[in-house]
Formats: sequence, C-alpha cells, structure tokens
Amino acid sequence: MSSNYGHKVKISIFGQSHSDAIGVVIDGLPAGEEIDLEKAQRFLDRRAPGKNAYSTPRKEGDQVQVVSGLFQGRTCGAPICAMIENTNTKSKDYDQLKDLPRPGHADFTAEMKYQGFQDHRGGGHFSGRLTAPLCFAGAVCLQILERRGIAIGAHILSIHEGKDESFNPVDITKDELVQINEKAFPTIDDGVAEKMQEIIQKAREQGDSVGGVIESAAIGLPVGIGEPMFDGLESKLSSILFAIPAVKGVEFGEGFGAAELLGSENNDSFYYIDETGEIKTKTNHHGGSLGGISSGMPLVVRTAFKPTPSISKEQSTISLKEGKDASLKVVGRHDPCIVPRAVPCVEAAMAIALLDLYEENRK
Ligand SMILES: Cc1cc2nc3c(=O)[nH]c(=O)nc-3n(C[C@H](O)[C@H](O)[C@H](O)COP(=O)(O)O)c2cc1C
Ligand SMILES: C=C(O[C@@H]1CC(C(=O)O)=C[C@@H](OP(=O)(O)O)[C@H]1O)C(=O)O
Repeated sequence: MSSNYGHKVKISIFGQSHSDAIGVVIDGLPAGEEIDLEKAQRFLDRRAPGKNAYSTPRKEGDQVQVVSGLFQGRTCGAPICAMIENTNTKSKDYDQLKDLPRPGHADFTAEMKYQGFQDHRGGGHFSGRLTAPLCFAGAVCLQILERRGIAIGAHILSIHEGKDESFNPVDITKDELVQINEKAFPTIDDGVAEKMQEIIQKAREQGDSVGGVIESAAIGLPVGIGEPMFDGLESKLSSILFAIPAVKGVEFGEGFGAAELLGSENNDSFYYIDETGEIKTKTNHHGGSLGGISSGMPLVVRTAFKPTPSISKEQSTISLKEGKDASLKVVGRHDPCIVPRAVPCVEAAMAIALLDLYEENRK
C-alpha cells in the first residue's frame, strides 16, 4: 500500500481503524527543533471523535505516544515514530459489509484489489481514523513552520446549503488565523455556525449525511517555495489533500471560478509597497501560487468533502456471496458530516506539504 509522502520531510502512515494502533513515522525533519508535545496533543484533540453531536459516537482518547525521534524535547535527526492506540472498536458492525459493500466507501474496491484479504473492520486502512497520525505529523510540521514565520488556518466555508464568508484573499492576518483555529466550530461568521450544526443534525435524524467545503490559508510564505511541474505548490498540496478520505475537490485561489473570468479580470496586477519595497498583487485570484511557486501572497485553498458514505437509510448494493442485487442498511457509529473534524486534517496536510517544500528550497 502506498502510504508514504514527501521528498525531504517524509511521512509514512500505518495501521487500520480496528488494529491495535495507528501511527506515523516522520523522517527528514531538521534537527534541533523543539517540539511541544502538549501543544501537538491539543491540535489532535480538535479532530478526535466522540466529542459532540455532529461527530461519530466512537470515543477515542487519541493520546499520542512518541516512541522515538525526540531527545531532550527536540528533533534529533532520527525518525520520529508516534503511535495512537485504537481503544473503542466495535468490529461486529462490519460483519455484513464483507458481503454487502457500502455504496460510497472503499469496501468494494478494496475487496476487488486485495481479493478479500483487506482488513474491512472500520474501513481498515481507508478509514478517516488514519487522519489522526496525519494530524500529529502536521502538528509537528506546524510548530517548525511557525518558527519560520509561516501560519496556517482554516474554516468551514460551507456545509450543504449553509455558507460562511470567505477569507479576504489579499489580507489574511496571523491573528485572524489564530482566532479561527481556537473556535470549536470554526466559521468566520459566528451566526452561520449554528445553522450549519442544525443542517448536520437534520441529516443525522433522517439517517442521511451532508458534505461541505473547508477553506484554508497559509501566510508568511516567502516568494519562491515550490518546484516546477510535479512538485509545484498545487501539485504537492493537492496530492496530500486528496489523501484525506472523502475529499473530492481541491481548488486554489479563484479555482474553477477562474474559468469564467476574462484574462483582464483574473490577472492580479503587481505593485510595490512604498515603505518596504515588497512586491504584492492588488487582487489574489492566483491564490498565492504562480507556476507552482509561492508569490508571497496568501496561499488560499478550498477542499470539498463529499457527504459521509455510511448512512442508515436503506440503499441498493450487491451481495458478493450470492452474486445478486441486494439492499443494505448500514449500522454502526458514523459522522453525519466529516467537515467539522476534517478542519485540522486540512491544516495538517498543508503543513506537511509546505515544510517538505520549504526544506527542499533550503537544499
Ligand atoms: C475525519 C474523517 C472521518 C470520517 N468518518 C467517516 C464515517 O464515520 N463513516 C464513513 O462512512 N466515512 C467516514 N469518512 C470517510 C471515509 O473514510 C471515506 O469516504 C472512504 O474511506 C472512501 O474514501 P473516498 O471517499 O476518499 O473515496 C471519514 C473521513 C474523515 C477524513
Ligand atoms: C474513529 C474515527 O472515525 C471513524 C471513521 C470511519 C470511516 O469509515 O472513515 C468510520 C467510523 O469508524 P467506526 O465504525 O470504527 O466507529 C468512524 O468512527 C476517527 O476519525 O478517529
């Protein structure tokens, strides 16, 4: 299975949703970086399941145990290995799914690819649970990036028909990102958070689920981060963002909207800031990336999540054993909406990709 990412800073994620533990090995971090593990744990807590009405009821402490790679609180050049125990599995819920693959989940494709040898319990290695170690790796990378003046934050831009305001792409401040990261249900407009939660609640009551979009931003990136072609900012970021289960779209800056604009509308005019001589753009349709290389403007990304596939409404599927059409009612503990818990996952994915590219730039 391909669960590795990165050139300079490499991560390898292991485990399954119902195996003894899940975790991550992080290699290639610069040595001597102080890592605050309590701060990293607080970051993971933002993602942890079982904490509120819009989450799966599966309760996991998601306590990270760092096995190696830190010495006297700092990175020491050796790979960091971090493990998180799975303590609250209910594998029985998955018995019927070996025969009746869930529409929208990876049961069918995993069964075909691994000829039935896959660990199907809890979605196995395909589970959203594997974003817990991703968040730990991201939390470590975030602390290193912060020391280099780079900040990352994200908010829920939409859930089904509930919509938040967008970031102002030419003017995103560190304070704004810190403030939004502290919110339990991160929206810019606090008024819309309640409406979004009602939408999720209604879907859950109807045995259904909803999706949505997370908007994220990185600021403080110097000009010149990102390599041509396959290692450009957009290429690297989208490949890690698409590794988050349920992600179905990633756009940068104006994104798909740019296709509807004229060149004269979409181009971002350059100008000098008189006092500092810095070069900026008046607008930011390019979203901080030109030629896959950071322009010095805020990097703005939108990531679309599909509705959670496991829903309790009756659905049509097939019986693999009987070789005929069948119906399925999924039982078990599922997120009625993935988006709120995925906010730190998006921030983590961005941090890993950006630190990898940053270190590549240092050569
Ligand atoms: C944080 C997080 C939580 C998730 N929770 C669930 C869940 O409770 N039930 C479910 O069916 N899918 C859940 N998913 C999504 C599935 O894991 C995902 O749809 C599945 O692995 C198929 O992958 P794909 O949607 O990327 O094709 C979650 C994803 C994430 C990122
Ligand atoms: C446990 C987590 O989320 C799980 C993600 C998930 C899936 O199919 O992605 C399915 C559910 O697993 P289970 O049926 O074992 O409860 C969620 O609870 C987590 O995110 O930590």
